[in-house]
Amino acid sequence: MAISYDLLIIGTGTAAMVAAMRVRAAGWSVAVADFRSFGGTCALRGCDPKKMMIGGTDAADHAWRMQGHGVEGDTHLEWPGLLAFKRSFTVPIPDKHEQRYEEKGIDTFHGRARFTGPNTLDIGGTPVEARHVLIAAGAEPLRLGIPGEEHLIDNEGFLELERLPKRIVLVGGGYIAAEFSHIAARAGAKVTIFQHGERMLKHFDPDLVGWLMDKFRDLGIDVRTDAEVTAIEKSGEGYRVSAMDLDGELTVEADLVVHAAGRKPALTDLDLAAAGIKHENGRLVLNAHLQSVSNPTVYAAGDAAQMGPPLTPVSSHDAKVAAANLLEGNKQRPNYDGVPSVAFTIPPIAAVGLTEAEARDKGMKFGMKSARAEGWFTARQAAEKIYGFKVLVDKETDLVLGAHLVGPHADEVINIFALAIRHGITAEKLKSTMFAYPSGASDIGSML
Ligand SMILES: Cc1cc2nc3c(=O)[nH]c(=O)nc-3n(C[C@H](O)[C@H](O)[C@H](O)COP(=O)(O)OP(=O)(O)OC[C@H]3O[C@@H](n4cnc5c(N)ncnc54)[C@H](O)[C@@H]3O)c2cc1C
Ligand SMILES: NC(=O)c1ccc[n+]([C@@H]2O[C@H](COP(=O)([O-])OP(=O)(O)OC[C@H]3O[C@@H](n4cnc5c(N)ncnc54)[C@H](O)[C@@H]3O)[C@@H](O)[C@H]2O)c1
Repeated sequence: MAISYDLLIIGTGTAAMVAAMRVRAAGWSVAVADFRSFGGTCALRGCDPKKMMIGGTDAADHAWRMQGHGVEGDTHLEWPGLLAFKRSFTVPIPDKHEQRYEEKGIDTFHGRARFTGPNTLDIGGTPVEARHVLIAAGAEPLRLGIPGEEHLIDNEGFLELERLPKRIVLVGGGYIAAEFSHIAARAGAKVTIFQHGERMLKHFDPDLVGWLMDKFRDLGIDVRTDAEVTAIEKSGEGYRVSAMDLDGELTVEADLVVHAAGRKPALTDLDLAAAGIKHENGRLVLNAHLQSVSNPTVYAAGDAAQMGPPLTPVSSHDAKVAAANLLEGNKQRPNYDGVPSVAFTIPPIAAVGLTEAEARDKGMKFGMKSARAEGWFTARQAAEKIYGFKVLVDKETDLVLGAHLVGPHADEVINIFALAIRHGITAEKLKSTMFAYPSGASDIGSML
């Protein structure tokens, strides 16, 4: 006899936790399942552990930048210490999460969930049936289909390295490559990035990325663009990475090769066909309410749904929408307006709303202010050479269409632009706001 629930959630990450708590609070019987330790990508293998390691790296970088300005002496990064600091946050997470589920009367399953029928599943050998299923299974690294792919480690492996290897190759040049290279290079590794696009960080403004590339050069990070990795072979104690760039084939020797080439919804093991759940090109086919178009008992949220950008606040937003639709019928649709995004390089780069190219493609009439601003006080007081912005404002409505920032406090100031975009606050109103001085936000008036 299968155990029966009102809602079974596949996953225990951000989307799962938010949805489970809301649906349980309404009195439904709820269970969650995960084959990994409970807590999901953000808390255990993504945002938070990465930011714990950025914390120490940023502190050292600040001390280095301030050399000769009253801060003297040797500061260097010790990898084991960075790792221990990270673990002080991550290690307690699974137990804490299990406890939170238990306190709320949410059942927990450890095992891989697989559909066996429209609303029946097998979870590591245990049969379960549910009136509804929420797929909150997150994302997994894209298969690259190259010889030697099995030698790659992923974000989870990188964030658990006991020792930092001397020579690291990152395959791909997006968020993960940018953030991991900024940590590893400062901790003493020689880093090479192979990016098959013409530039790094394609989710961010090209001009600002160009300014940030000065920092990659200063750190000695070898960024090869228009370069596609074609093979990884074992070579002695390390690896030989082959790539094709515009000049032909090249090889680099490395002690570690890291997957930073994108992620896709983690659907492979779910046996979607057994439940009649339609999917196309690796993505679930969902309606505007995050519900499967072919199996109405099933909803999805977060990275597994990938209706919005694969970021933590989106997972949380999706979960609220899916939970409301489960409880009250399909009334809510996700709203992805003004989702800010930050790559936590040092300094960070941030974006929200439309890019300049998107605004032009849409034929919008907009005013744009953009400058490198390393002479501004915000950069000077942090002894930081990289600071700049690009802000787009609609000429007719005076609404902010997009904001792009790089430099000190970009990760915080972008949230004020996100607020303006999501809630329709005009540029004039932003300009007339008194922001605490001197702070990153106090530059906003001059960016508009
Ligand atoms: C290195 C890295 C850094 C990141 N940094 C940021 C950041 O700074 N800011 C930001 O906003 N976003 C960041 N992200 C993205 C963010 O982590 C994700 O968008 C978010 O965690 C997704 O949450 P989720 O609940 O949708 O899925 P997840 O948190 O991935 O949870 C899915 C869970 O489902 C489980 N699962 C999968 N398949 C099955 C199955 N068949 N049976 C049982 N369990 C299953 C998985 O084990 C996993 O625990 C980062 C991602 C990475 C990889
Ligand atoms: N700060 C954050 O918010 C943050 C940080 C890390 C990850 N994430 C999330 O995780 C996801 C995955 O991150 P990511 O950095 O792996 O993906 P990404 O999409 O940011 O970048 C991957 C890059 O790899 C390139 N690429 C793909 N295959 C390649 C190959 N064979 N050779 C060379 N280059 C190749 C792609 O052109 C792309 O630009 C992101 O989309 C993001 O949503 C977010």
